[in-house]
Amino acid sequence: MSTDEFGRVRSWTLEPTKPRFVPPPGAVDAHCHVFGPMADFPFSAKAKYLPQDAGPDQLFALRDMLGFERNVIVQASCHGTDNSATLNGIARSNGKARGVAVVDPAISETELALLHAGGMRGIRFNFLKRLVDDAPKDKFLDVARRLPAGWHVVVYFEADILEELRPFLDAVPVPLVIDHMGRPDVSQGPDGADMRAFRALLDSRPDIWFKATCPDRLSPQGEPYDDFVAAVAPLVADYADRALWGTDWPHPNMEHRIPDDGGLVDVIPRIAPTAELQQKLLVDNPMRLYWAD
Ligand SMILES: O=C(O)/C=C(\CC(=O)C(=O)O)C(=O)O
Repeated sequence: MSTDEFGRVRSWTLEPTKPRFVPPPGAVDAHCHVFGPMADFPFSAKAKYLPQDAGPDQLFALRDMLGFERNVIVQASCHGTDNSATLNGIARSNGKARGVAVVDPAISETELALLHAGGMRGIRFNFLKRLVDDAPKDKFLDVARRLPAGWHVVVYFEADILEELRPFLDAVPVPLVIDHMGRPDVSQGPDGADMRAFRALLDSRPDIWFKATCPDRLSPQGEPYDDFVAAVAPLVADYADRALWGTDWPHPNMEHRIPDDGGLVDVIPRIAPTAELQQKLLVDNPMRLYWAD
């Protein structure tokens, strides 16, 4: 594990390989984060991990090396509800990044409008107990009702609480984007209980999107992620207009199994084997959600 003298952890490789797969022009990495830089954007006192700096310069260098053109920067839990590091990343992208914020549900309409002006297009509700202290559903619904026009809600949860979350998800009045497909057990295969439950969720509303992301987190087998590909490719084919893809760089909490970003990109043509599917996954779908205006 790579930890510096201040106990700060590095969860990403410094030597990602160049992928074989060449993304289509305009491809969007629709799930990534920035950490700090801490000197300018300190981490939250409630952060559950203390990462080394992974700022916009590193993110944009990786974007270019991997063959992508745009990023959607998702506020990571280590920055709590202070979105300045994410806003800084967006501001420095020359219009090539948009973001998803994490907010105190009591946020005012004026502050939400400022986030919109800074390039945010959604908010994230995180239900992972190892990442956040509480996830108040009633307050989440209150803020979801007050979002700027065109925004959506990103939800991060694990498969074992999907059924319990269904009434809450049903009540969210704007489009939903589900991080990492709600973390199914991909070793169950494409027809396993977790994928069936997730498909039932997708079938319940036409405006639920998902990120076909994180083979590194979800695959018990590890590289080359055959179990992930077998479980996820049918989902991308069947819900082609609702699938998004992202690197998840800098891979928070993955310091014990740091993925190769080039290897992650090379999973794309295995879950989206045709040029048409790749265009939707990497360009058309994220552009509809994040660059509609
Ligand atoms: O990067 C992700 O999507 C997943 C994370 C980190 C995270 O969500 C956060 O810190 O906000 C995880 O499973 O530890």
